[in-house]
Amino acid sequence: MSSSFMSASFSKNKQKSSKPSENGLSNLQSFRGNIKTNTSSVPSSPSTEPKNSNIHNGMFKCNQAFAQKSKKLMGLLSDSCSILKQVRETNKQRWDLHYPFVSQMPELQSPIYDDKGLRIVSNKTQMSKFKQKVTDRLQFQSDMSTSQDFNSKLNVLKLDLKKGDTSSAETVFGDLKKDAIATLLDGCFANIIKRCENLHARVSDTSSKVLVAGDVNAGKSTFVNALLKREVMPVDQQPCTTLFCEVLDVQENDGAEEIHAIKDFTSYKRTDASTFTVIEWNDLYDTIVNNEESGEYAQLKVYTKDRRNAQESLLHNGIIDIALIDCPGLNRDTLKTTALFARQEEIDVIIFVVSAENHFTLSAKEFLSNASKEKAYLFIVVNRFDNIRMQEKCRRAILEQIKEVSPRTHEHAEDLVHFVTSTAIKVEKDDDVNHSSRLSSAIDQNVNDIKSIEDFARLEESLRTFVLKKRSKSKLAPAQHYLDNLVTDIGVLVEFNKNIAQRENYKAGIELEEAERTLNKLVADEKAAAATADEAENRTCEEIGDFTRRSLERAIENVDQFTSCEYHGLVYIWSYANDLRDSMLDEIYREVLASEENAKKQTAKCIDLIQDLGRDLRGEDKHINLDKMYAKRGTPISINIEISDFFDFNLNDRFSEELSIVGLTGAAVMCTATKLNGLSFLWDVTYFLGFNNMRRLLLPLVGLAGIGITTYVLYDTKRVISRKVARKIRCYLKRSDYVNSQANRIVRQGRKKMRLASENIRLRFRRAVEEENSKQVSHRISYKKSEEAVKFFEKIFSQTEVVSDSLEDLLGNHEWEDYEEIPVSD
Ligand SMILES: Nc1nc2c(ncn2[C@@H]2O[C@H](COP(=O)(O)OP(=O)(O)OP(=O)(O)O)[C@@H](O)[C@H]2O)c(=O)[nH]1
Repeated sequence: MSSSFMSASFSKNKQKSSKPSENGLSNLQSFRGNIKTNTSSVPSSPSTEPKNSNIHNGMFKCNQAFAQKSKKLMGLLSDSCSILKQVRETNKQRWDLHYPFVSQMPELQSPIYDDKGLRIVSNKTQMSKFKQKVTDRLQFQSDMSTSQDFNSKLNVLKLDLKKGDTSSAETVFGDLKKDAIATLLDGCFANIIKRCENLHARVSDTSSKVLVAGDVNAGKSTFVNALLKREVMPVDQQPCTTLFCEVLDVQENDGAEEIHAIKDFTSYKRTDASTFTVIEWNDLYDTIVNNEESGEYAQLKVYTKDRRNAQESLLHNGIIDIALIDCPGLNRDTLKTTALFARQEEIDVIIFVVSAENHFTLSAKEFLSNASKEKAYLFIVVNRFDNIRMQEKCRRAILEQIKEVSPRTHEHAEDLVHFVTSTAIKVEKDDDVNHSSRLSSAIDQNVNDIKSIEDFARLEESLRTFVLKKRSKSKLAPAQHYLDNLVTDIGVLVEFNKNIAQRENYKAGIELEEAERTLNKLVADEKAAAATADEAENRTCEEIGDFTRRSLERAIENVDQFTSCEYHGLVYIWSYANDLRDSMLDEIYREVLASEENAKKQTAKCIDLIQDLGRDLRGEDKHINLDKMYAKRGTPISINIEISDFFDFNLNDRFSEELSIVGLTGAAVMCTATKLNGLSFLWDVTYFLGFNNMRRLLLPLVGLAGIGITTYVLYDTKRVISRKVARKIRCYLKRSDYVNSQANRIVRQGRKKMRLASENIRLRFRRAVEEENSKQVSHRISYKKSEEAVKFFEKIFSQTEVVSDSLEDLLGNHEWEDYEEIPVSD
């Protein structure tokens, strides 16, 4: 804000002071008007002192506005923390978050998609303000050639890449896997949550911390005691304050006046006695002085009671509680520590005490110019003013110096620069009899003292007002500013991830449908393939069996027709019979072999057909070796040749032809005989030749017949053997069910091979179904996961939007700012 505006603000305020009841801003003037009353007499209660009451009312209003605002802010901080915790939890357990502008960079250019993954043209007029802000941020494209550029797109959610600013974004983020980004984000969330908790604690803390820094022996401790109207801090002509001493109200320690000496103030817990040592009041001076050498303690917390009434009390006055931190005097050694201390966010106001005699030392100037960069406004107390004779000259000289080190403080010098004599303020010592005796002694003081008391009272009033007003800026503004950035970042992060989740959901939906279709088809194919394979296998087995049976039966039936062996006469008849048997069996074996060959061909054909059913499946066809398919054929046929195989008494078979001739001949003879009158003819012949002649003739006839028969039998033996062996083989094969057993064997072997093929196909189908099933499961999981993620991000977005809207209201509500007079830059 410009200085002219600031001056206007102050002058405006002065005009308003005539109407104290209308504006709380009149506090300052009204307060000034009451200084005398306040310092020269026992303070009156608000009810008896209307002006004082107005002042208090103004401050009360200001405080009320602050309380309301801080309450809202704390609520928003808690809400933001809870939102962040939800997002963090999801990032950890369910959904690896994508970092905006980095993850899936090419998709950044792609538009936002609707539920079906279709591009939606954003209708900005229908968008909420927050949504529009987030969308604009997401769609904003800039040169993002370095990782720093990416990080700069977000205010708070910055990834700690530790790669420097100059690495190209592609290099940096290309190196990072998705889960690495999620891990970085998790760390980022942890820090932000911690920061929000700190801000919450800071906003909820109604007290303000005022750091009293300054040169060695400038009178800081004396000044602190003068503010407290009680001798709390030890005062010495020698430099004595060697550590930071924070003076707090006794209520901060449950009403117990105690001094806690702290070695490590980062781990200090008032309720944990192990984090501090209690120092006796009498030992305070020694502890402070000795600490310079021992360096045992880093800080003291002095819980003390402000015995004044509420309106006068500094530490605890019902509107604003102030904790004073007395710093070690500045020198080369302490400068850095004090500067660091002053930079802490908890420090609301810095009071710099400078000795009027010494003006600003080099250390002081260095400290002030740094502190003014951090805090913008500094409260400067020029102490030991009583030691200055040419006070106006000194005042001018010091103001000139202030102009150099803190120009904005100089602009408001009237309120922020005070020339005082801290020793003029009477302080209560523990051995004082009572409070009233000290106050009454003030009445007897000389004119100079009264002037100093007035100056000091003015300083006090300015300080209280400054702290009160500054508090809104120092406590609330950082939280508001941080929250504003945070909710926008969360919005961007959540919206970005929602878009990604939507796209993934859409993709997973399509993939799921596709997988379902593929799976259903595969299951149907599997069934059909199994049926086809079974059918082909059965049909082939039937064909093989039929073929084998037919072939063998034919072969067995005609076993004696197609076999021939060389007959070398009766002497070799036995060998002939054996050869003939072997030849016949070979003929049958040949048929068996032919059937096996046929079975192999049929089996191979069927295997091809079965394997062709899995042509679309992944994996190799199983190689089925048919070469050794019929390697084992079992026990060969064993038929022995016997003597009986040379004789055939079966006339039916043997003489079937001959008998018919004989029969016909006999019939003819009988016919003739009948015609010749039967046996009478034989009797007539016998009678004609004579019985003896007939008897002599019969023997040769019988001999002839025997020779004839023998000749015939010998002549027919070759055929007899053939018939007999063939019959024997047939009988044997029939008895042993040879045809069926061979057919079954051949079929069984073939089926075994075909079964291998069909089982392989079944297995490949099963695997394919399992694969599709697991694909489907994983698509379903990612569909569900992305669906849940979309819902979650939508929920988080609306929660963030609520916080953002509330924050907007809070930022837009300037009612409380009416109490602001000193513009403070952010
Ligand atoms: N005349 C005069 N003497 C003062 C004033 N304020 C402090 N002194 C004296 O200055 C000396 C140092 O005072 P301290 O309050 O101990 O100074 P300090 O800045 O706290 O000292 P260190 O913390 O040790 O740097 C004491 O003797 C005080 O009595 C003042 O306004 N006028």
